[in-house]
Amino acid sequence: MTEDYHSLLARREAMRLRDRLLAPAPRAGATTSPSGRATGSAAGQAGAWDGAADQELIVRNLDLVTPFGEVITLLYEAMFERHPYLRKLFPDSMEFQRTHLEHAFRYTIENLHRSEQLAAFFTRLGRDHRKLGVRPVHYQVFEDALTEALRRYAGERWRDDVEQAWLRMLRFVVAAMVNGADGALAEPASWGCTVTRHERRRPDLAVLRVRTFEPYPYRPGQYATLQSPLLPHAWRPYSLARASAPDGELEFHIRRTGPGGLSDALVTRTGVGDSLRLGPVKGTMTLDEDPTREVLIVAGGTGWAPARALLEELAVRRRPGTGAYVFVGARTADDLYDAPALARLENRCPWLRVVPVTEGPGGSEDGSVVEAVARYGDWTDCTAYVSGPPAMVIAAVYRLTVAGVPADRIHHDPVVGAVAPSPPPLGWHTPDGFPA
Ligand SMILES: NC(=O)C1=CN([C@@H]2O[C@H](COP(=O)(O)OP(=O)(O)OC[C@H]3O[C@@H](n4cnc5c(N)ncnc54)[C@H](O)[C@@H]3O)[C@@H](O)[C@H]2O)C=CC1
Repeated sequence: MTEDYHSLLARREAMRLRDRLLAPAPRAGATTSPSGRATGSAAGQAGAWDGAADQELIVRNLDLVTPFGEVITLLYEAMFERHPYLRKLFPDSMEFQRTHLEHAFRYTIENLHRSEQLAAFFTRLGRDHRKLGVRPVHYQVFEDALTEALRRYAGERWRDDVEQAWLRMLRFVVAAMVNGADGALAEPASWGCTVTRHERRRPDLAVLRVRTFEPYPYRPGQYATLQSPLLPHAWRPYSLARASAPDGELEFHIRRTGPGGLSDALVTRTGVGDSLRLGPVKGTMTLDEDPTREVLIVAGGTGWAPARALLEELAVRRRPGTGAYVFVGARTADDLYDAPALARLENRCPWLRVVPVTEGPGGSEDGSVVEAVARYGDWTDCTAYVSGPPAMVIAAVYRLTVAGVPADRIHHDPVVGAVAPSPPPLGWHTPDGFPA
């Protein structure tokens, strides 16, 4: 009975929120809605919304609300003070959430003038957030808490026009997320799965196979977030390491990067028969529809996982006459944890050149995998795929860009928590991706 009452309330709140998001509001300027269409109903301030103008206003007044970390502290304080029950939806340590939200603020502000890109990103995020049990009513709670935090932090210097710009930005994002959640109603919010294999290849590294209860569609090169009952609120991204799963088994390569996190739990405290959950698939690091160019893959550590899936797919879809190079970086020769699979691929694929690079002796090349790629030759005509530790991804992308590979031919997953070289490539602050 109580549950019925609460779900009725939640539905009513959702309807109210939707009405508000879609209600016409007078404002002149650009007219892109979160669906990417130029319409008369932009998010939040439907009608017309000038993202570039709001970006200018927000950026000009950024000193009122930075460092964001302090605003975010106030935001969560306000939220949990008013709605204590929400606290249990978050992990004990809020560190990851806070960093994530800070990246989201930065990414959104940096891209306000590119509303279609922004809408596409938050539509995907809305689809993904279904796994967290986020309901439309929570967005209203978030808006109230953000408003309170901004006002409290800026104090007397706060201005109404700046607040309105922040709210229009937030409502645009929320409308995109609600669209994304609605559009994904036909698929599960998350997929249950069971661990079928757990191989400890290194003291800090495991290769896991899992079988989902329902089919899990994905493309080679993509990644998924995993969650374990050992750490109920921690969803972390891992790349899928097989091109396809004819036996229904997905593979993940997991390195324990520190104590207490999900990777630690998956490597050291998880075994065959354990249950995990998978979020919706993500990522755009996939092969072109018609891969006509040479392919360069730069993979470091467990970044080998998506590289392997891409190569397996390339073996099937490659156009005759084109080749591929894969540079696999590892700290030591023993850290080349999937060497037999590498050797098999190399033997089976005469068009593939494999270059292992270790920091110490043991690979074909010694030293930095990025330097090895740069030394090797001219990559300007290839399509590049880069995966691995964020600092390595950034260094490789930077090197390739400087060497003349067009940015739209360098594919990588979003990276979080590393410092970009100066000047940073566009769109560097991504709120959702592979953490350092
Ligand atoms: N799709 C992706 O991009 C994936 C990213 N990862 C990320 O990879 C990381 C785990 O990797 P580990 O196996 O611990 O890697 P690791 O620390 O063993 O390093 C692997 C390779 O990267 C190179 N490297 C590291 N930092 C570098 C830098 N600043 N410049 C140039 N080269 C550098 C190392 O020399 C080594 O060759 C995690 O951060 C994880 O999130 C993991 C899987 C997929």
